[in-house]
Amino acid sequence: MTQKITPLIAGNWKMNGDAGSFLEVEVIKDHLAANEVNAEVVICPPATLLHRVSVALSESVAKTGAQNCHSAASGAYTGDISVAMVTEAGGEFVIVGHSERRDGYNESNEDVRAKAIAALEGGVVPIVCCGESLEVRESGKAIDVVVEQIIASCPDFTNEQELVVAYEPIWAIGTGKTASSADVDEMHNAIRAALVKRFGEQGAAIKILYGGSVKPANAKELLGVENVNGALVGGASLKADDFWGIISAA
Ligand SMILES: O=C(CO)COP(=O)(O)O
Repeated sequence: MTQKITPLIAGNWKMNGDAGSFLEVEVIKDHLAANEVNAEVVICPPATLLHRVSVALSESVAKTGAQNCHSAASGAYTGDISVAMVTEAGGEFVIVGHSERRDGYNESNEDVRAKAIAALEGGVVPIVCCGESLEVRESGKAIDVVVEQIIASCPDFTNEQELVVAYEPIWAIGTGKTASSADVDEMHNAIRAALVKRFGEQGAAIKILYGGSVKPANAKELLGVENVNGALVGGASLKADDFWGIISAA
């Protein structure tokens, strides 16, 4: 069932970053130019910086993405951005269904699925996020809840399209706590099995990223777990040296 998948290391800057962040982007770009890496690299800055970061990385193997999009093509959606706007700004990926949006903006699995469909139709790779709260983890239902969430949030896609999944236990985000390798192994295997059941061969090739306090110090161990095909990195993606430490652990 397992096949060789090039890992994806994606940085989610969240609501962080300013003009000074370009120095960090330049450092990553230099590292990528000078070294061979065994990973696809994506930076997801805030929407206001997406175009500038895309331009800064235009000569680099690193790609960019947005942190969210609307499911509609255009219209009266104050404050939102469409997939076409992401593309125009140079973005090739979009994070959808991050727990900070599910919790903070009441985004449902249906909302996330609609955004992922819009992304796929617009030629952008959706990174569909899932993850359980501490309460759910302690209740022993984490696997059931996450599998249900991811299957309900992922739309069908063609062989020409790509869809990425990210498992981010909410209690590990920004807390310095990471799931144990055994828990990550169990969860990623369950997600893989569910994706294969739902999508067949396509499901075996979907990248499943782990996110939640990934740092240079724990990256090698986490990325070495079966069915962990990369990382979705928050805080550590803001500092080039830390982000590079994770990229080079892949
Ligand atoms: O939410 C995350 C990435 O999307 C993880 O954030 P941290 O790496 O800061 O825990």
